[in-house]
Amino acid sequence: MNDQTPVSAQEREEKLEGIGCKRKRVEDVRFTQGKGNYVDDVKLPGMLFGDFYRSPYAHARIKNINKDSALAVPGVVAVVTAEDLIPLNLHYMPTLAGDVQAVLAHEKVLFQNQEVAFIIAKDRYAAADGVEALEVEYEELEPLVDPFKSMEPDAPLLREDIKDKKEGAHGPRVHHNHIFTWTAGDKDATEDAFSKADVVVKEYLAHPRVHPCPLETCCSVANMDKITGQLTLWGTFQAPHVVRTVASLIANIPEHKIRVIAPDIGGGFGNKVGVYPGYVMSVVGTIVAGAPVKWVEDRIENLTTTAFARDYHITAELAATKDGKILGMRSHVLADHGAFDACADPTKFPAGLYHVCTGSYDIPSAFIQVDGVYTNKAPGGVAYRCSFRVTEAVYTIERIIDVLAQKLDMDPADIRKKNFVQPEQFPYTSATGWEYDSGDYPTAMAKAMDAVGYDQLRQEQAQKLADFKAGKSRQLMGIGISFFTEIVGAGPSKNCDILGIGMFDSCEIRVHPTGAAIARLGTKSQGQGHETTYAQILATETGIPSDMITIEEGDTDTAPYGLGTYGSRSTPVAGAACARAGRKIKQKAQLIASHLLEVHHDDLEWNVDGFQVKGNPEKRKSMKELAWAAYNNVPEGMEMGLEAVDYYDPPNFTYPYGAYFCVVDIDVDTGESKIRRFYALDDCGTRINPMIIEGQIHGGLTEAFAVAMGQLIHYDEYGNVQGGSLMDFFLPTAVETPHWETDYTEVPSPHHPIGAKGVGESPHVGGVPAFSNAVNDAFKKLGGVHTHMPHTSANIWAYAQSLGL
Ligand code: PCD
Ligand SMILES: [Cu+]
Repeated sequence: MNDQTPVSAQEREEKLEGIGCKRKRVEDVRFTQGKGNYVDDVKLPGMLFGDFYRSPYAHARIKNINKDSALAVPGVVAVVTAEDLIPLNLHYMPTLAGDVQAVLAHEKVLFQNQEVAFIIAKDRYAAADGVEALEVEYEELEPLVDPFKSMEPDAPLLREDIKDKKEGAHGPRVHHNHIFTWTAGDKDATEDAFSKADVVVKEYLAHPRVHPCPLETCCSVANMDKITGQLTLWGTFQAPHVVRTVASLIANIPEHKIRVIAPDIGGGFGNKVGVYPGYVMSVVGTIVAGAPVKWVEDRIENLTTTAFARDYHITAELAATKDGKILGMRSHVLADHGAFDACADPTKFPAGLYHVCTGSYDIPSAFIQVDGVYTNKAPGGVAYRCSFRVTEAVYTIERIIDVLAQKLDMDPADIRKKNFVQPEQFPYTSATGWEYDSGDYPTAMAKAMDAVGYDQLRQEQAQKLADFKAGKSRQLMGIGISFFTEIVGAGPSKNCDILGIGMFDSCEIRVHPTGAAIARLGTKSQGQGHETTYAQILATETGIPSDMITIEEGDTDTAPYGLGTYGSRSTPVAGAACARAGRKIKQKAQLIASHLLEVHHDDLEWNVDGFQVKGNPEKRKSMKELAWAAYNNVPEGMEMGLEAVDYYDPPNFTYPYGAYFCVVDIDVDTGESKIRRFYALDDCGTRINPMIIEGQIHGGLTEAFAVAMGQLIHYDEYGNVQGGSLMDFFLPTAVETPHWETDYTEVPSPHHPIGAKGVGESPHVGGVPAFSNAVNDAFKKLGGVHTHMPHTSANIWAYAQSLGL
């Protein structure tokens, strides 16, 4: 094996398509041709179909279930209810938050559309007919919809199953609808800061219930091979290994007898982190029916029963000096978790990472309290394109700092600059104990303000306002700023675990004799482009061109254990494992090179894609040659082959950040708004693939736009869920979506092997407050202080009316 054609280092470098290259997404070849392989594409011989009968009531006692009429439907094979699950001890399943959730409602239903019975039939239509035919008698109970009433003394008792439990997963329970009370920060120091401050602001900021609504709904196919005792479970899983472990624990099947496969996934956005009754019932179904069982949610089921996001009722307070230096922050949150606490957060943090809410500012003291309560609503509480409650945290600080600026009559950009954590303060420890790894906020802010022409925008706004006041126009203009700091890459196992499993991640790489390779990881792409970008990291590290490296994720029989993809953790954690596994390959290759070139390995140096003798670059061995030698000519005593595994437990989170500017025009008479301009500067450290990053930003901003301007899962006073279909739930298309301008700075993470930070969530986390601040900014000189999301035309119009405009 010889490298025939002499090529320059630069040409060889380009051929690698490594870190920093705008490499085209390799997965798109199949996606754009409709050749993806999704769960619903799994079709097995003799496969049956399951469908849920769901509760029409939000709160009711189940008096009787008559299976006969459903069983009489042609094609229906079985009807499973909680009574059938009790002997198997499967009528409740553990949630990620340390609660239990009913797999099928037992005695009571606790939210509308809750799973009551699972109908298994020969096809999807017969299953649906069986659902229609099932007869269930209820006795209606008083629904509890308003979380502010959850803990009133005479509030209805929701969870009869745990009514005597005084100790919850996160401390004592003080009321039958109380889940937890959790605090962070220093209460006394914060109170002290508030008592000494010149100014204090306080505002109630609601972050309404929304839903990630991925294109593909949740689904699974389970197949139990009775001969081998092997269970195979295909599903829409963002964390397949965790599903395997949980399945093993709850179904009491040895873990090696379970194979979990997450094939292509049509968007996750947090919706596919949790474990749902549908997954469990497909497994029960295959065991009961002795045939494979498929379960596929429809859109309404997805929006109304699988994990919602937010529903945080936030009170925020800032204390400051009269020239705008912030001294302290307080926040209280009432968290509506619905009927079961099925929140997806690291086990120790029932409110996720909400206590990062001091944001990008050097705030000396802070105190945070979150109370979680039950209501008659669907369970959940997932990230939805944000690292564990960080959207809520960033919304809190970015909105309240604007309120403070308004009270002090300061410019929102100035007050931010005045309070920034300064570059020389990194690593910076926040008042709630987070250690920010790196950043240069003033530089990012200056670049952004320059790019948008901030001062001119403010002048134009002043002119518009003058015209409005003079009665010459009915248009207002708002400028929204958000300078966010994210916390992603869960996480250091000292802080983060899921059900006791530390949140490390992994990469396993095997280099074949011809110098091609396969790498497998514990994460799972849902569209992010991991097949493209992990190969780029490995290419730079090993000198094997990206297009010679296959990336595989999602099959627990082949991939090393990992905690999955959410919270923008793949790059900070598995991406680091990739780099380190690549370095292990290189280390072994160096020893082989020293053997082949007959020089000491210290006399070798790495150059793009191979080792060369220091001072004599003509004498070199490429990685391709070294791979071949690994299978036939290794140094005495060395094992053959070229493989490496890395399990990476990060020393810290990474802290990407950004400066976002939004310009909105509002028609006061109709409440209609138009996002005229949106500029997003992101710093995610070392950029692996700038084109993928741009795509991530576009997607995340679009979701932020959706949340800020229109999305809402609303419940009426009876607990009927509204906004449960795409007729009502706002999913922006190309028609509504504004144009996005993207930009960047690049401050690498000091502790990540390649300096990369996550980026997928940033645009959402930073985007939501930028939109909301823009809308609020339009009204702040007309008596407005804060109006709640979603900023629909109707809401904006009503707000303008309330201000007498
Ligand atoms: N520096 C850097 C960073 C990053 N990157 C890229 O970018 C991406 C992303 O990343 P990240 O940030 O790390 O992240 P991940 O982990 O991978 O992912 C996750 C995210 O991701 C995002 N994005 C997306 N996309 C798509 N397409 N789809 C989807 O689904 C999704 N989702 C969303 C979400 S929501 Mo959660 O779950 O809520 O928590 S979280 C999330 C990838 O590909 C990577 O590689 C680069 O390049 N560079
Ligand atoms: Cu979140």
